[in-house]
Amino acid sequence: MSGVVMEGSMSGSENGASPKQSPLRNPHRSLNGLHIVCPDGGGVLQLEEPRGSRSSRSRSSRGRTQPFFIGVAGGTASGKTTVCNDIMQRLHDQCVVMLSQDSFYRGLTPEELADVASYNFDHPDSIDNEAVVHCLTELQSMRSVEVPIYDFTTHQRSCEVRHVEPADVVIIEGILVLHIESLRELLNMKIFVDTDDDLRLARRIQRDVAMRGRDIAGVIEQYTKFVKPAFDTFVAPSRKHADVIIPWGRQENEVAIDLITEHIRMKLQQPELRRIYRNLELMPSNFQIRGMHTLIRDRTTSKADFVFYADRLLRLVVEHSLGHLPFREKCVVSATGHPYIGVDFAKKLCGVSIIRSGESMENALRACCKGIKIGKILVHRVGDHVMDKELIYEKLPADIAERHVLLMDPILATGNSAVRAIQVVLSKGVDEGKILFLSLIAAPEGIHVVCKKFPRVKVITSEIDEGIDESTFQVIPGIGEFGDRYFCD
Ligand SMILES: Nc1nc2c(ncn2[C@@H]2O[C@H](COP(=O)(O)OP(=O)(O)OP(=O)(O)O)[C@@H](O)[C@H]2O)c(=O)[nH]1
Ligand SMILES: O=P(O)(O)OC[C@H]1O[C@H](OP(=O)(O)OP(=O)(O)O)[C@H](O)[C@@H]1O
Ligand SMILES: O=c1cc[nH]c(=O)[nH]1
Repeated sequence: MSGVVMEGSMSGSENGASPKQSPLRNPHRSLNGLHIVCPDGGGVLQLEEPRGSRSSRSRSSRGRTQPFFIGVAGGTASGKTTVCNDIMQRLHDQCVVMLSQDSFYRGLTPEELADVASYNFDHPDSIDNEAVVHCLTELQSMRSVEVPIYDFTTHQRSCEVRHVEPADVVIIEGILVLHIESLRELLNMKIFVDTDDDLRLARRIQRDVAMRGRDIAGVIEQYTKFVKPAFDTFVAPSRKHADVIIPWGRQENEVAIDLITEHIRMKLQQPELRRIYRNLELMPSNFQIRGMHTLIRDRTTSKADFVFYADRLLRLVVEHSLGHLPFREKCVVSATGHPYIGVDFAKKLCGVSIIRSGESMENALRACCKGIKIGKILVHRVGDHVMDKELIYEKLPADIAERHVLLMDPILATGNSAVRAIQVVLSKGVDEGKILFLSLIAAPEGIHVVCKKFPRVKVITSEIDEGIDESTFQVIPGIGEFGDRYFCD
C-alpha cells in the first residue's frame, strides 16, 4: 500500500489581489529584456492600462471558473524551479501549488535499469503524459490529486505519493511542459526560461554530482548523448508556444517575475465570486454587450436610448437564463426529409417580476416564451434599516410549485429585495433548485447574500459591479435608480 505525504498549499485569501506597485503601472519603464509575445494574437500582459483604473476594476469582475494554470519550461538547469519559487513567494497571500513534470517520469523496467546509461530521460516518451494531464484536469475541476514521487537515484517512483489540494494557481514546471500539446492546452500562461547553454551545463554538472549521485564524466556523457539533442529537438522549439520568454542568467530577472505575478493577480481578481459560488452565473461578455452597458450607464443617455439598450440587454439576460433550464432530446424531420436531432424546451415555467423595475423584463420574457405566465411580487423597505423588507403584494400562478421560476429584477444591490422575494416563492412550495434569479447588474454584496443563503438558486447576471455606496445603497458605478430611468420621463 502506498503512503501519502500531505503537502499543504500556501495560505489563501478570499479577496484576491493586493494593490502592490509594479512596473505594469508605468508602461514606459524598462522591461529588463523580458519578451512578451502574442502567438495567437491574444495579448497576455496588457501594459497600456493602469491597473487601478475604474474600467479595469469593473472588468475585473468577469468570471473564472477554475484555477489559473501556469506552465514553466526551459532547458535542463535553466532555473525553472527558481522562477516558480519566486512566483510562489510573491503570491504568498494566494493559494498556490507547484508541480514538477519530473514527478511523472515513468519508473524504469528491470531491463531498462540494467542498461540505465542508454536510457533517454530527455525524450518525451520518458514521461507519463497522460498522468500529468489527468492530474491537471482533476485540479481544474477543483479535486485533490495524488502526485507520484520520483527518485532520481533509483530511477523509480516511490511507494509514497504527494497529496495536493486544489488551488487558485497551479504552476507546473518541466523541460517538456510546452512541448506536449495536451498539456499546453490546459495552460493559461506559458513561460519559457531562457538561459545560456554553457551556464546550464555548468549548473547541471554541479547539481547532478551534489544531489543526484552522479560523477562528472557520467553527467557530461549523458548531456552530450541525450540532454543536448533532446533540447535541440523538443525543448528549444517549444519556445514558440510561450507567452513570455524570460532571459535568465546569473542574476534573477525581477522585473519579469513582477510582471508575471502582477498579471496573475489581475486574473485572480476576476473570478473570486464565481469561484466561491457555483450558483453564480456571469454571462459571457463581448464588445457589443459592453457597448450597450456603456450606453445605459452613461448619465447623459436619453430616456428613449436607455430603454432601447436596456431592453436589448434584458433580452440577452432572459435568453441566456433560459439556457439554464433542463431540456430533453427531441428528433424532428426537417423540410428536406432528413432527421434533425435537437432538444425540446423545458415545460412548466413561469416568470415573477419584482415590482417595479423587474417589470421591465416581462416583455423580454414574453418575447422568448409565448404565453408564459408571469406573477408579481412587491417588497418594500420599512423602518430605517436597509435590511427591513416587507412583502406588500404578491400575485403568483396558483400552480407555481410545479414550475421553474424565473425571478426578475434588473438590479441586485444589497440583495435584500431578492432574499425577500425568494422567500415568498419558496413559501409557495417551489423547490429552491427550480428558481433562477435574473439580473442585469449585480453588486458583490448582493451576490454574497443571495448565493450564500440560497445555494441552489441560480443567480444570473450580465455584469458584476464594484460594490455599493454605503450611504445611498446604490450600486457603484451602477446605473442610478433603474426604475426612474426606465419608467419616468
Ligand atoms: N540520470 C538520470 N537523469 C534523469 C532521471 N530522471 C530525469 N533525469 C534528468 O532530469 C532532467 C530534468 O530535470 P531538470 O529540468 O534539469 O530539473 P529542474 O530542477 O527542474 O531544472 P531547473 O529548475 O530548471 O534548474 C532531464 O534532463 C533528465 O535528463 C533519471 O532517473 N536518471
Ligand atoms: O438589492 P437591494 O438593495 O434590495 O436593491 C435592489 C432593489 O432596488 C431596486 O428597486 P427599488 O427599491 O429602487 O424600487 P423600484 O424597482 O420601484 O425602482 C431594484 O429594482 C431592486 O428591487
Ligand atoms: O443602484 C441601485 C440600487 C438599487 N436599485 C436601483 O435601481 N439602483
